[in-house]
Amino acid sequence: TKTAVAPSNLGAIDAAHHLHPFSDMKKLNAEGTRIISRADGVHIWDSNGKQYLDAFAGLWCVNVGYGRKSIADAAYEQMQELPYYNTFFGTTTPPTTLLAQKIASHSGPNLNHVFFTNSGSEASDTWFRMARVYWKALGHETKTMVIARKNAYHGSTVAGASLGGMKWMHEQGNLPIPGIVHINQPYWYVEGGDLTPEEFGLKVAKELEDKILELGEENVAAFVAEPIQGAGGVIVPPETYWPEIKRIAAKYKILLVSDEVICGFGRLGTWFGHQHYDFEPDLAPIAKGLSSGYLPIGGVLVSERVAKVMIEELGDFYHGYTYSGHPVSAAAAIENLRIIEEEGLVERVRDDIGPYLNQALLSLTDHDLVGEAVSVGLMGAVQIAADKATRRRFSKPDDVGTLVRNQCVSNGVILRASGDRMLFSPPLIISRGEVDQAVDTLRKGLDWLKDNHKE
Ligand SMILES: Cc1ncc(COP(=O)(O)O)c(CNc2cccc(C(=O)O)c2)c1O
Repeated sequence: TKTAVAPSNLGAIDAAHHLHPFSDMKKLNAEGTRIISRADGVHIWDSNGKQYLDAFAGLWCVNVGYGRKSIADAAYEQMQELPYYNTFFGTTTPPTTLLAQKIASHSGPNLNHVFFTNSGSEASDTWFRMARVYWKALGHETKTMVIARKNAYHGSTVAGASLGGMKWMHEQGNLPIPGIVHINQPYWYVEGGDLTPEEFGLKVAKELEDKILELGEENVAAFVAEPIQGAGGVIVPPETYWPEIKRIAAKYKILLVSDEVICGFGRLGTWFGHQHYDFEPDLAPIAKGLSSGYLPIGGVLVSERVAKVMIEELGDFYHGYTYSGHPVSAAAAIENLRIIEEEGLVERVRDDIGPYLNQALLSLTDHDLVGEAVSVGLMGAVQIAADKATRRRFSKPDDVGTLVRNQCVSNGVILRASGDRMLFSPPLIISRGEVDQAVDTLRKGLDWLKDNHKE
């Protein structure tokens, strides 16, 4: 394969012209940016030719792995045929409509309609407005408040960042916007205290009911949650959590929103994360694995309950994007989903490689610095502990996570650190041997931390 030739001074050019997301640019320009120039399967290569096992699938998204020529061909064919047309003013394009049908074949029969966006953040803003519009169309225009969770991540648009529960994001831009409140997250390891996980799961889920009663059911539009919080640290909820959320959501007239941007498209061993946790949402943002990151595309899955009102009662929904349902992105996404179907990747995650990752991560719990290891499907986390007996953390969680991540990267494995949790989210095609390589490399990183970081 052709290796894109990066000029030797690309780093300097990058420093001169490119502002990166979520980056301390002064630090980055001092350290220099790593130029990733090629990828295939589960591997990426930087411009120095160094190979990495990408155990994070880009940003949780390259579900089918890199180098899928059939996706490139599908995009190429479509781009030659029809490079762009919009879905406003009564038009659609074949790939857009056929993609909606293919998604619905896995998310239906309840989530049977799709509204397309370019990203997960735009999907957050889309369902946020849909929820309010839905209740107003039914005559409940005071139902505008949305309940979300601390340490959740729902994107970087104004509503997305406000729905997210990361206070350091809120401080940039005077967020959250009014109308959004946050309840606690089901992070037993750090916030569970002396409760068992089961007791804690019930307690923290019940906060939803308390919050609805505090705000007044007549004022609440929706509750949003990721089946498993991703960027927040792969916070796998206790078994008791989702059944209790499901009970509360059924008891009160609020919309239940499942953020499937990470948990969708096979990540948990089901097509969507809500299917793993056996609940039916009214709205569900999607992105990432929809196209495996080959082209930007996102959307919102809309339940019959909401779609019926939007179709029968609403009239115009004054919302949408120039590229909503972009035909080339849609064509790539169709081929991506076909690969997932044809290769049985969802079932592979559920029955083979997901359980394999789980036992591999659990084998780390014998390490002095590992407080817990959790995973569902191919979404996992290893919690670093300063003292595992008391669950005491190192004083600077972000620093230890970064130190261990840097060790892993220099040993050829890309992992994500979220605070002091080391996160796995590899392509769904990763082999058992590659899982072993990633876990062994993490173990080496933890050994290094033990020898070099005393507290
Ligand atoms: C649950 C969830 N919802 C919405 C978004 C926003 O999607 P877009 O980025 O396409 O607008 C996300 C995105 N998640 C995301 C994006 C970038 C980096 C990281 C990280 O964990 O470092 C995570 C996400 O994880």
